[in-house]
Amino acid sequence: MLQLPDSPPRMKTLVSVDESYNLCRHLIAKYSTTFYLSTLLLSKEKRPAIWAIYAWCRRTDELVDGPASAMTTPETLDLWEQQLEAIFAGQPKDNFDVALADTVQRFPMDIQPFRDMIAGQRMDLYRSRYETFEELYLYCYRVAGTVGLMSTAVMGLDTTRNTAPWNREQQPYVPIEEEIALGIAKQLTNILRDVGEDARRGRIYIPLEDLARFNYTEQDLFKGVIDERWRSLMRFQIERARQFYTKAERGISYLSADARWPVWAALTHYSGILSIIERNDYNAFTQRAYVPQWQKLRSLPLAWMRSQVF
Ligand SMILES: CC(C)=CCC/C(C)=C/CC/C(C)=C/CC/C(C)=C/[C@@H]1[C@@H](COP(=O)(O)OP(=O)(O)O)[C@]1(C)CC/C=C(\C)CC/C=C(\C)CCC=C(C)C
Ligand SMILES: [Mn+2]
Repeated sequence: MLQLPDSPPRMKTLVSVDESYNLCRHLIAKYSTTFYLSTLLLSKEKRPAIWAIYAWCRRTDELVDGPASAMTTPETLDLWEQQLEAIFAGQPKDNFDVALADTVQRFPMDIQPFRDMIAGQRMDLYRSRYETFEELYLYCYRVAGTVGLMSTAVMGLDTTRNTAPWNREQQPYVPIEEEIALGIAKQLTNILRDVGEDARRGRIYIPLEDLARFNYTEQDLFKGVIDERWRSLMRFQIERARQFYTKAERGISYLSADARWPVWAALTHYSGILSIIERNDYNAFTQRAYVPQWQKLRSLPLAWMRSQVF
């Protein structure tokens, strides 16, 4: 369902815009309760647009990560990029793209973050190690930081919060770094949560320079060794991810008022995964850290309060 269309796209009759948004809603609800729950806190106008962006991002990731990913080549991604250009030109090629074509028309946005995400997925085709954090950062920006840029185009900024009444000449502050930071934080969290799963596929996202710093080897990681070296390494990684969450928090008050609660809710849920990893004594090899549904729901009032105060 998530692969490229296999029949010539122009021969197909596509679904209506409403039906397409509905497909995107089903997709997000099926793949991510956390994201879906957060979007339900958004206004009725913005919500479906985020579903459309989610669907495109998820399908892009599935090309290199999903069940049929063995068939994905650089040429597949070239075709996917052409299909993206068509969306922005108002000529969607499949039933999911119809909604995104409508979204980019209603909420004008830059195509570059979408292209960057495809570039990030390309990295997964040929890389399975990152020497330095700088290299990993580029990957995280592409596959996740870009989501912040795409989503904020829909969520909008609070222009009154942005300009002081005595200085209307001043350009409003655009929290680009903070938008990106939330994606980076979430991706770093994913990497720590999925360390065992990735190792089983021969992948290591934790920078090798960090493994070396804590005297922990690739072989240790593949064997799932949990000792003081591993715990110190994980404490270091968790602290780094938390710094990105803190940076993201500083940007939320610049978003339009109706977007702050969903973003606080999402941020609280993702960062909660780090605490679960700690509670699991850093065993990310055989225990998958997840925030239970009741805990996600319980954190909503606190997220709401934060959205009113900060
Ligand atoms: C100022 C400020 C703080 C603004 C907020 C901006 C904002 C809304 C940022 C959202 C950032 C965010 C949540 C990014 C998602 C990053 C992510 C999960 C990337 C995943 C990549 C690959 O990872 P991996 O393969 O390890 O993961 P899986 O095991 O396969 O899951 C992605 C899968 C890339 C594709 C991304 C998505 C499918 C998520 C897209 C999400 C949205 C469009 C919803 C964002 C909206 C809200 C309300 C948070
Ligand atoms: Mn994935």
